[in-house]
Amino acid sequence: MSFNIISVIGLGYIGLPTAAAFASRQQRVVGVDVNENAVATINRGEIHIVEPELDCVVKAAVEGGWLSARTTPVEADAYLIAVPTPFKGDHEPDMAYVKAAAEAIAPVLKKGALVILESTSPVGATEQMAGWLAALRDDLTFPQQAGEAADINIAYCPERVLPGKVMAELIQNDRVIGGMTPVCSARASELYSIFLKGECVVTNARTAEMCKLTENSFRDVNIAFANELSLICATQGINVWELIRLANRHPRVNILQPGPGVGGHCIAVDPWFIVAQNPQQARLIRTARDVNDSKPGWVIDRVKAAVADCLADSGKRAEELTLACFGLAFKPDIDDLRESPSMSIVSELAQWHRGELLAVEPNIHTLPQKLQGRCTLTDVQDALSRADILVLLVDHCQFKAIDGARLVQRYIVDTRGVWR
Ligand SMILES: NC(=O)c1ccc[n+]([C@@H]2O[C@H](COP(=O)([O-])OP(=O)(O)OC[C@H]3O[C@@H](n4cnc5c(N)ncnc54)[C@H](O)[C@@H]3O)[C@@H](O)[C@H]2O)c1
Ligand SMILES: CC(=O)N[C@@H]1[C@@H](OP(=O)(O)OP(=O)(O)OC[C@H]2O[C@@H](n3ccc(=O)[nH]c3=O)[C@H](O)[C@@H]2O)O[C@H](CO)[C@@H](O)[C@@H]1O
Repeated sequence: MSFNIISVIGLGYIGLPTAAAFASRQQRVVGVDVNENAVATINRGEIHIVEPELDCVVKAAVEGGWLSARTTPVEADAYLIAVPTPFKGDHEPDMAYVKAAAEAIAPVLKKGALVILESTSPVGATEQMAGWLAALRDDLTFPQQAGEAADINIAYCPERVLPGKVMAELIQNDRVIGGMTPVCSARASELYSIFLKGECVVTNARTAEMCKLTENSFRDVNIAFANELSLICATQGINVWELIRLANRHPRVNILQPGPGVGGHCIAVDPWFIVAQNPQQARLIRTARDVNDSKPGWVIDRVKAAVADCLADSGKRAEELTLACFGLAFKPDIDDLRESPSMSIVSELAQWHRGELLAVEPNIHTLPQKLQGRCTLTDVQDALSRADILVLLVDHCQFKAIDGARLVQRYIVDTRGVWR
């Protein structure tokens, strides 16, 4: 049975590329988002986020009549929910957006529909979502009670695309399919095979939920190892990037890179979902979070030390020193500032520094509100010519391309090891 209408709920960094991928295969896609501005932008064939190649695919999909956006759900054959799942309070998963999305689609659910949760979620979330839907539609049967014969099929299918490479990875990555029943998995696999070149790997919903959290926790733990090495190396007077390069010559060693901390919507968040559900067992995962979360504070201390050195050498007053921070995004060559360690470092420096503070971020046009009036957004050349101290926070291509001659005899704090 084919899918006449596919509806994607939540048109952000995950939902919009997914909606566009289906639409590019001549599937009728109705995207739903509570953000009216996002809906209007998409309906003009434009995009409200930065992701390479997404703009052309969305433009073609909208102009071809395959993709449209709206603020309220419609009757569809398949729903994919890709709304935020942040944490709240003491790092507890916040499922309020998923609940709101489920409540929004419940009235328009029809017999035979497939509901897929794509949002990164704690173990048990899919069963919980099925419960929310069932509570609102007692005229339909759901997999929890009716098993294979349910009116509605439900699956958890996590997304694992890398921001910056979403359009390629969306198609090529293998996809974990966690149906609440084998029929649910088969139906979800059928849906993704519309655009997927990778394999659909079938499991149950709870394993699929844990699989997503495991992938990001694995990366977080490995980055924490690199970050811990950077602290040890600083104490021992060893260049950590050279050390890692050498150690990685071992055939079974592959250490990741230290940085100013771990940011983004995922790796700094998802491991907490495991910790919240398993506080006794998840000791290493929790420690990795603590190591990575403490790295911005360590970077700030390095900047303060560089300022002290510069003051002592130059004889200038603190008010006369200009500090330039290169990069606000959470990783290279994207515009996403969410959970960015660079943002928290620059915010704190803005409070502490008495002289001028410059921020260079080639991927944005205006400073986020939090920094407005507290620092000046400028370009690479201006920052290089005016700043006394250079702080490299993100390895954007523009920063890697800076002529080494312009960095000689400067006060530099390089958190990414690209100006060595
Ligand atoms: N961004 C990534 O790299 C990535 C990768 C894998 C998984 N994920 C997961 O995917 C999910 C979505 O992440 P994202 O980065 O796309 O978030 P996002 O914030 O970019 O997009 C979410 C969208 O959902 C909309 N929304 C919120 N509540 C809604 C509702 N009730 N109905 C309709 N729309 C609603 C928001 O307005 C927003 O446009 C999260 O669970 C995230 O952890 C993200
Ligand atoms: C397992 C995995 O790969 N998951 C990916 C991840 O995507 P991401 O974009 O969030 O991931 P990263 O690129 O790792 O960046 C995170 C932060 O870690 C810093 N970092 C990175 C490498 C390093 O060696 N040293 C560092 O310091 C970097 O600067 C940044 O702040 O989560 C998505 C959502 O779930 C997944 O879909 C996607 O597959």
